[in-house]
Amino acid sequence: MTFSIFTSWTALVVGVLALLLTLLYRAALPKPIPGIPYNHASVRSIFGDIPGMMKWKAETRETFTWMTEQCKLLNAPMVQLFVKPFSLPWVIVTDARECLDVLTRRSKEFDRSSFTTDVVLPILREHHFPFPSGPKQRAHRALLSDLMTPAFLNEVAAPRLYHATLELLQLWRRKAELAGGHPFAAQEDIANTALDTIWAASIGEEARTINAQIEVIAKCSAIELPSKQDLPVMFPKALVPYDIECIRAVIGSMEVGLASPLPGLSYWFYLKRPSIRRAFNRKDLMLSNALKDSRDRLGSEEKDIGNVPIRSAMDYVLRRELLQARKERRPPRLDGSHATVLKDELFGFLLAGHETTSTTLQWGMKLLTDHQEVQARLHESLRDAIPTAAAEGRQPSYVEITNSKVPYLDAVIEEILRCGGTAAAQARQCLFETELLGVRLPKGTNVLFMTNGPSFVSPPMAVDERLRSQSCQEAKDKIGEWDSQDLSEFKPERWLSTDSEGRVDINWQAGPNAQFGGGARGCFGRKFAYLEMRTVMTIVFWNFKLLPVPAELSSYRAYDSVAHVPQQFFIRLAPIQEKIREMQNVGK
Ligand code: HEM
Repeated sequence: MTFSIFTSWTALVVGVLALLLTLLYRAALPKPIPGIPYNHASVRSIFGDIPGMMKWKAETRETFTWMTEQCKLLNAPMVQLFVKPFSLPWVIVTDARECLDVLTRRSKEFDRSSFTTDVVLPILREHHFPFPSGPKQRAHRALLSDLMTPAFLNEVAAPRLYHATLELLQLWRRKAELAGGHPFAAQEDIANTALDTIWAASIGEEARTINAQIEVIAKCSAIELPSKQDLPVMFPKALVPYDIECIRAVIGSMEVGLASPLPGLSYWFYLKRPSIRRAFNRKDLMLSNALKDSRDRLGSEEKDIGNVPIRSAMDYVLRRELLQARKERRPPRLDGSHATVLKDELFGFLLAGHETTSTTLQWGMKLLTDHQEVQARLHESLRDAIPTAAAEGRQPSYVEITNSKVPYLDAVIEEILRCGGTAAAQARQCLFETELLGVRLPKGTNVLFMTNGPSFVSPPMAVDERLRSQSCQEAKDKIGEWDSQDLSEFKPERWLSTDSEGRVDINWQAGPNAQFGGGARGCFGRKFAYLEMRTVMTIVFWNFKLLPVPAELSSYRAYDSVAHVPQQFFIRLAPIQEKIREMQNVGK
């Protein structure tokens, strides 16, 4: 009898458990949004599309190309993917008009996505980028409001950018001499230039990463050259200062969140690693020191803060708070949580402004290496636009670079942005149930608008015009449409237009490009990015020809981190044989 009671209880418990597990399993199975194509095999497993995504990632190191690929496989401009257990599917859209419409005209329905927040918040903490739009996000963003003014860009950013670019020039001249026509890996040189620039612009001090490299190379009288001309040469590397290593480790952490279906959990483990904790602590200490230095220079009550020379973004942000405090007759808010916000905003500025421009420049130089005719025309256009520097055989000054009108350079930069695809996707989340391309999306759905596929860089997929939102239909003619015949080609001319008097100019509206996002949450640093790209491209293509490199060194594969970064970036430099005066004569 005892035995049979035990058996019935056991059976009951097992039955209830089995029922619960079945219910849990069913709850965990992907739930498609009606009306959006998906991979039917994926809804039969609680892991949904995760295995497919991980396999692609393991094979290619890329994530965003896999998303676009799903639209192509399902032959639809809008598909859904199941990449997060117990969550709504992600909706993937490959249509430029819908992308721009949502970013710029539908911000009341679509805001910063939880996809972005999950990946970015653990790294940037109090920076406004991962926050949903609202008073807190606006207050934090307002701290940076002086940083895209002509005063900051022309007086602080431009000279620092120019200085870092001339150091790159010096390094590459020496490398070109030593390399004897062999290609070499240049990823770090560009990343270092971008870091030196944004570091100096952010906190007013020099990171000196390029300078350290110049010193190492200066000690080499010769280096070992491989037997074949197409094999790359290896240069000795400068030791990376610990501070820079820490900054890189913090920025690199973002790859962990991006690669994981559960970023929160992955970060929880990753950020506990002693080396990573040390890197975050060191980064915080560096920013605290920079804040203190800035405060010491600007902060005295007696000083006329308005007249203290401003050296950096940190100075600008601080001065704004000091002036505000004075106006409101209160002490400046520079301690505790206020200091954390300031430091995180500055760090976000540094992070966002470093990896993205460095990546875009790398794509740019790769593309120009593979398009010698574009390089030649760019070189000529620069000389025509800055004739005095050309006639005097000197470098263009930063004032000449910022003030000259070079439509072909603008077109080249725009085309690099389009084809390089540094920002491979723009993410938004529905604030409430709403409609996209004729389908009701539940509140909270994450939508990723891909910029790396159909209608941006390959022929568009058909969309029934009637399914588009009213605002999208009304804006049909505001931006041109690319000719689908040559959409996959790198062709800067597509951005140029000629007026009735034969004058050529850049046409920013020639066709869609969404590399800086758009609307109220669009890229804050766009002007800085253009300034940096103009400066580096001008100096590099004024001084060098980038000769072709062998196919084995010029793959267009990437890895996805803060940006969509090329896996390979090799250059073969041929200095342009012209008498260019020594570098000390090239100031303002
Ligand atoms: C080629 C270079 C760059 C690219 C491709 C790029 C791209 C982007 C993109 C796609 C976004 C999100 C926009 C959206 O969701 O609509 C963004 C946001 C942002 N970017 Fe950039 N960016 C670049 C350079 C910079 C630079 C140089 C800075 C600063 C110096 C910067 C600072 C920011 C900030 C602060 C945000 C957050 C804006 C917000 O949430 O309100 N970016 N950027």
